[in-house]
Amino acid sequence: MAWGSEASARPAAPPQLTAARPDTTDPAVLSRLTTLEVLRALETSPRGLDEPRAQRLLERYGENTPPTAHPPGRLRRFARSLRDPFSAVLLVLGVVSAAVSAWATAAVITVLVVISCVLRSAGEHRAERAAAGLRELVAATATVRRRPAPGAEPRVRELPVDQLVPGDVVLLGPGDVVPADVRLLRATGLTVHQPALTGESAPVTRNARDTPDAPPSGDLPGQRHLCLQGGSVATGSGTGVVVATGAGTFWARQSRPVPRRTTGGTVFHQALGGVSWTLIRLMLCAAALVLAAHTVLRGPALDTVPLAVAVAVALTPEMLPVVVNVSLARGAVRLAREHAVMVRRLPALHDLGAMEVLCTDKTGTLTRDRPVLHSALDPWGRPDPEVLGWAAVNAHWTLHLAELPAPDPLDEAILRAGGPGDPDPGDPCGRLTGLAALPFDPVRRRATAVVREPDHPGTHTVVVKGAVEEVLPCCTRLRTEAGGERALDEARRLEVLALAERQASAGLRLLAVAMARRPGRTVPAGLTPDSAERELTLLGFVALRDELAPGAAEALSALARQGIAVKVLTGDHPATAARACRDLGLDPGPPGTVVTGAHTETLDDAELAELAATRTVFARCTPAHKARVVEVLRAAGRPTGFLGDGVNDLPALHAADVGICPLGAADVTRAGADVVLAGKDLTAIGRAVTCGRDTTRNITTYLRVVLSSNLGNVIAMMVAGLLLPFLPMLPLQVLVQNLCFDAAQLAFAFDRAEPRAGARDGPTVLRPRAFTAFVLRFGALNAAADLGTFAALGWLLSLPSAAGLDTHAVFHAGWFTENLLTQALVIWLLRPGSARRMPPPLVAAVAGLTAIGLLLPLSPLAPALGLTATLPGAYYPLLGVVLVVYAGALGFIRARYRGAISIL
Ligand SMILES: Nc1ncnc2c1ncn2[C@@H]1O[C@H](COP(=O)(O)OP(=O)(O)OP(=O)(O)O)[C@@H](O)[C@H]1O
Repeated sequence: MAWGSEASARPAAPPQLTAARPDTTDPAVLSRLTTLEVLRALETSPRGLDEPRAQRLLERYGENTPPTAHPPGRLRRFARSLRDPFSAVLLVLGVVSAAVSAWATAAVITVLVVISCVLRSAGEHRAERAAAGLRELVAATATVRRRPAPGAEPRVRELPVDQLVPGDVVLLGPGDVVPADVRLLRATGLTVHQPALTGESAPVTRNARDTPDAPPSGDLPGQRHLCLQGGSVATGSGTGVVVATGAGTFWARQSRPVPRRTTGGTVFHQALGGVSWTLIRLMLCAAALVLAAHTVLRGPALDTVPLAVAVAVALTPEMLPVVVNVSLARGAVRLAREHAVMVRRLPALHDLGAMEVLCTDKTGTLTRDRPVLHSALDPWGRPDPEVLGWAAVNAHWTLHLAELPAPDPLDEAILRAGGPGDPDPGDPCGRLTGLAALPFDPVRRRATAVVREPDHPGTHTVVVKGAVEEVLPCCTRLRTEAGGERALDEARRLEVLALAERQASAGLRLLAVAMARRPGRTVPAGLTPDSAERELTLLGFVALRDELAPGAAEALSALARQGIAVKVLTGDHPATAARACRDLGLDPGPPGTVVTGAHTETLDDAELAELAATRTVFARCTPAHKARVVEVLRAAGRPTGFLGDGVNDLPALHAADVGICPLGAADVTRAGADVVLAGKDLTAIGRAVTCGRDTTRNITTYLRVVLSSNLGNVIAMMVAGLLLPFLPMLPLQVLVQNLCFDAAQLAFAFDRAEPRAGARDGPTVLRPRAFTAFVLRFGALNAAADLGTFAALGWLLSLPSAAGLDTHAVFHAGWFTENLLTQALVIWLLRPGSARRMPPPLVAAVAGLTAIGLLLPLSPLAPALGLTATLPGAYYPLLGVVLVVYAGALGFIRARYRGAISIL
């Protein structure tokens, strides 16, 4: 079953649909069909498919796998890795070398680029495979109505989304991802987010239409009676029949990838971009400096160009993208295995480590979202069971008429308390009939049911419950103490609000309940909040208690110890939110400092940023308020995460640098989150942050080691280039040396973090400036070791015993050996943590560099590389002295900058 007209791309349509029945694979035809015709064509009914038939259909149509972008093939992946700035610069340098006929240099550069691209694309492939494996672990389910056997009663159950088939009847509720293309059979207050389909960020209304309006051809996302895959339910509920799955959906037909968060502006991308461009500028400056110096000293000469190019090449950390990818993928796999935390977007791991502020919602995250009834009160604060009865009427009929797939926890609690043993708590007297409902939504913060009471012929009764501040403005009257009614004047309104404040300060979640009887047995067509929720009589309140989530207090204090500021953004009452914070050990500030969503609307971005920097609790927030607070915190330069579980958290989740959701979050929230906590324990966030910081530290260590030794080499090369009449290192030697360095440095991706005793623990971001000073210092030291070696070699070559030796080859071999040995020392000594506890890959890297450095110039390969097999024997003791002095200096500087090393 499929949309679209391209017969070749469409899965085979079932013969019974194409022969006598209308062709429902054509959207233009389908849009003209009535609901009944669609059901007939699909041989289904609102009672759903029976399991045996569903199984047969699954075999015919295949799994309903969401249309992901096809993983790029090897060649595409390879070509993509060429777009990395380092590869691009190297390629330009290669072209320059070829242009001046420096063929060897051009060949060296080409080989370097190819090797780094192969390694990078292989690393990316592994990282993508790991990420795909993690994504599968959080795959969503759909709520479907099916019959166990033909003729049996339908049952509603959760089904993995990939098992859906055309003809299935699915139930949609707030937070659900639309699992396939669905024709609506019923809808109540249904609005759907489908920015990926239409580019519109605001939710669009959806309703069931028996005979749809003729739509403009092809504009399927614009048709109100369809919910298309790629969308998600914002509010309300609906029931619909699946009309297209898998490759047949409109989404798949458009060949668009699954919507993903825009990642362009996250901390990770900014940081990596910043580091890359700083390095590229450095490379180009170094090359220009070499050209300028040689031109001044020796006049313009084309043969300086290869040296300038070699200097730039020597500075390039070409393995940076590989190390970054492998480190992130390894961190993500470790988090999943050891702490049940799924990282769905790898760069989010860096952003977790960089996070300075974590905004979190309250209900369902810091609390269990399993409220239980505490009391039912009249507007004067006295117990009144009738208020609970009306709240239960509202809960029952909104759930029933809106056919929500999962009941709202507040409504469930009210219904549970409505009377155990009562067969129908929503209709305690067994007399009411539900007529219509406007389900709860987080912007209105109210839910409305319209019922008919047999004792009140000719009228319908509107029952509203919701947040006190939202219900009170809809009320013009209130129940009196004697059970009558009176006008709700301003003084009484303030008293009611004060009562609500007192209840909320005790940590209770308070809902106001109000009603009105209106003339007319039926509900006016087109029931809207404006027409229904007005001129009500306030009946009283129901108060509910929601337990704090286990581990929430520990999680918050662990985050505080890690230097992360926690802010609570909730739709709940300010006093309830403040009380929950206090109970969790989080200081909400002095009374009156809780900021309300309404107040944030009166502030411009700068004012809100100032407020957000100092305040901890933001209450009565709509989804848009939450997102704006996150945005201003980010705009103020503070990497910000958001932890939330509900559909009302989605905009904030998307606005944050890293979106986190706990176990049990709505499907759409899970789909939009970067990090999913698959275990019950909230303290896993702290561990995820630690893992993110460790990963960033590994990357930083790589950069520090690579840049210090590369810079040292470049300084030495420039000095030698000026002093010597020959090239200090041949292009082929640059290649071999770079290859050895690159292979050894990959080991940093496998480094493990060590406890940083006494070191300050705080957010870690890749910042070029943070290690520039470090790199300059250690780079200069490395250059000093090289120059010491040059001096030793110069002296040895001036001795009479050196007569007859190939001076160039001896010099090249001597420097080659020293370079590899100093690189091994740098890896060993500049890595944070104890040198004795190095993981095996790093030990192998150090050992490998040492072996190659010492043995290659003595091997049969040496002459081919322009190295000599006859280094004077006296060279080795001299080299030993240079290395001992170098190691001592490294150790000394390292001890002096221990803090800097362990932080970054
Ligand atoms: N089913 C419901 N019926 C009526 N009113 C409700 C219902 N659910 C919530 N409310 C009211 O709307 C308010 C806001 O709810 P919302 O779901 O936006 O946030 P929350 O669950 O209170 O908190 P958080 O944003 O931390 O998840 C609640 O505090 C409550 O007063």
